[in-house]
Amino acid sequence: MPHSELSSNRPPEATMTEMVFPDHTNHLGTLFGGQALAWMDKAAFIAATRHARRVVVTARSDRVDFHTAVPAGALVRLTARVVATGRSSMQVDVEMHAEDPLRGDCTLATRGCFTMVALDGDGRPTAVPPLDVETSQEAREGPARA
Ligand SMILES: CCCCCCCCCCCCCCCC(=O)SCCNC(=O)CCNC(=O)[C@H](O)C(C)(C)COP(=O)(O)OP(=O)(O)OC[C@H]1O[C@@H](n2cnc3c(N)ncnc32)[C@H](O)[C@@H]1OP(=O)(O)O
Repeated sequence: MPHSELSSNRPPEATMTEMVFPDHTNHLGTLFGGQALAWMDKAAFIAATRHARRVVVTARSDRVDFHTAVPAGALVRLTARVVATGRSSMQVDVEMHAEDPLRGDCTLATRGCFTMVALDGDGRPTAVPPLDVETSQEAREGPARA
């Protein structure tokens, strides 16, 4: 059987690492919030696409908390997980951790929830596979530790 995230029964997830360059920063020299949102949206898009295996769009971004400022030169690690599904919609939790590349310190910088909707070939919302309760619980609690 070919490998598939769906067949493994693990919460659909996406992880990405980015580096904060000066052109990603604001007037304070820290990561511009709009850039953080763009990376978070991209991570949510990948996780939702892996779950639905459909074209997906962002319908909503909810309660994005910016906990700590991220300086230029930091690495950011984004983790997105599908935590719930409706008929055509998926709730995706996204966390962005900032890492000091020299010291290795890692802190939660930003967290948010995105609603992604799967579309059919005509651009209309279409059903997505349900996320079972156990998988949903695991997704909300965090990634499975090997
Ligand atoms: C595979 C190809 C690879 C290509 C490789 C390219 C890579 C590229 C990189 C991409 C990087 C990142 C990409 C990010 C993704 C964008 O950037 S997408 C762009 C921004 N988003 C948009 O333009 C979406 C605009 N909105 C819409 O098209 C429509 O409002 C929607 C979202 C499709 C909903 O349509 P609708 O007719 O209102 O549908 P309706 O039947 O009422 O609702 C459908 C579902 O949506 C939910 N919903 C609708 N509106 C909302 C809302 N505001 N809030 C919450 N839920 C809502 C409903 O509750 C319902 O849920 P279910 O009960 O079915 O679970």
